[in-house]
Amino acid sequence: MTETPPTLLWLRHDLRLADNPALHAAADGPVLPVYILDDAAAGRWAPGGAHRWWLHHSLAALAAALERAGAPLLLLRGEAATLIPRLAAATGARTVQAGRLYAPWARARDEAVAKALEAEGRTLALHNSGLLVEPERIRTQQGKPYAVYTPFSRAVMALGDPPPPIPAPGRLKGVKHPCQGEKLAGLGLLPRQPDWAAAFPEYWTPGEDGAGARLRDFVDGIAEGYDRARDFPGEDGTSRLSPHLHWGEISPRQAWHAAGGIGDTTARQTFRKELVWREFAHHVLWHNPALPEQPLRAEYAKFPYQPDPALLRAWQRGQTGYPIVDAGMRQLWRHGWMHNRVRMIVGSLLVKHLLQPWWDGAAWFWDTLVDGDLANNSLNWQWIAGSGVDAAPYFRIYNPIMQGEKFDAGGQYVREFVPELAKLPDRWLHRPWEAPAEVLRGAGVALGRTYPNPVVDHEAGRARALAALRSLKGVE
Ligand SMILES: Cc1cc2nc3c(=O)[nH]c(=O)nc-3n(C[C@H](O)[C@H](O)[C@H](O)COP(=O)(O)OP(=O)(O)OC[C@H]3O[C@@H](n4cnc5c(N)ncnc54)[C@H](O)[C@@H]3O)c2cc1C
Repeated sequence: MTETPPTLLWLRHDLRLADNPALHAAADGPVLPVYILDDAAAGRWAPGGAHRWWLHHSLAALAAALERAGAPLLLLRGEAATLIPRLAAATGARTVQAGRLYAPWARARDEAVAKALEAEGRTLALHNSGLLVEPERIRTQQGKPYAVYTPFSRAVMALGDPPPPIPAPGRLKGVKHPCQGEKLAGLGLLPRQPDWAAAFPEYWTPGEDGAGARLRDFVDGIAEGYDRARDFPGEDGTSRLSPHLHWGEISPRQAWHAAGGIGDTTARQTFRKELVWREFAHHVLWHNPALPEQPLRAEYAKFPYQPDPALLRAWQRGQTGYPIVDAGMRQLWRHGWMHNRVRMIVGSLLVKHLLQPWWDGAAWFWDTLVDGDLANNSLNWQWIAGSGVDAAPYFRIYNPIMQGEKFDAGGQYVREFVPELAKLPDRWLHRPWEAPAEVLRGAGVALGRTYPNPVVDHEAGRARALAALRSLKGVE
């Protein structure tokens, strides 16, 4: 330990040691790493329940890694806009190093922190630790932000490989903490009664090591055939890196470069393009801070949604009577995650067949996803609702029966998450209400009792959604 003033390393969504430019900038002298749980600044975008479970375990892993490296983590709770300048004053730190954040509330907070530090002759130094390309760096030929994914993606790809990841620093010079921090358990991030996250550890290993292991598994095996397999929710066909990327336990640069080891070139390219969707979401959020709250296409502000708490609850609980939808919603509850294809199907059913506002779906995802991410969640919900930039046209309405039959033809996914239908033959699995009575009886299914009838008839729901669209003037 040393008496020289340290650099503060304010960790936020970069909970890792490798390829962490803020840590790299802080590591050549004494360093004080700090994490602050600041729910007040985040307001309604404070981490949701599943998110908090992840954060608890990620902080535990980070604290252990920093301890081993020689610079123990200080955990605090409260308003960072006050605590960071206070901590800088208490330690004499001239500089606070941190990774950039893109959510509007975090931008406002960083501006306030920078101002307070500057008033004392100190500096907040922000680094790109979470994106391949910073949102201001690429523009259309007209000098505008991109609003369409394909040209954005082309522009990102044209930049070539991002810089190679920076290795984790060796031994760090830690300092004595100037105040007593919180104990991790004292932050109260874990669910208590009931412990709905009990099964999460079977599926997830939060932290930098867990992220690295998952990336290796993906690159060495799962990625082969990713281009095809990523559409089938019953297969382990995607990287499942989303929560690791969200908390910055791994950087997109690391994922990008590791993808160079994927032998199947189509798979490699497709995976990188998915990483670019994440970039696009952050680009759009940065240039449209209202993305989480307001339709980007103004004409959708008057969309005649029909909020109905009973319908919303049936959807949340996986009781809509559409097996692929119910499987997805139950996977979300059990794993804190849902397959991308199914996210699109459940989102479409909610917003179109059920005419429920997209922001109610986004709020439920926010609370239940371990990867809940303001940019990705908001962009994708607005994409489904037809109200975002480069969105799916509203009139393209997913048929939940055909989607199930196409992407879960063998029924593995539905049988895993909707066990009450497990004995139904494939032919009826995605349309149990059409099954003959003796087939239902043989499979132990009593519709309306062991499994619900559809909350809305597909054709009727579709027609109602299209009528709602027609009622909007100026929307094609
Ligand atoms: C309604 C809806 C809500 C969503 N909410 C979120 C969210 O809150 N957080 C989140 O990370 N993703 C969200 N997504 C995007 C996508 O479903 C997840 O990123 C993906 O399922 C994560 O699984 P994976 O890591 O195995 O993905 P992979 O297929 O392995 O993709 C690799 C990475 O690319 C990024 N990515 C892939 N698809 C998308 C996409 N459509 N948009 C943005 N980034 C993408 C993710 O970071 C992902 O980890 C949402 C999609 C929909 C349709």
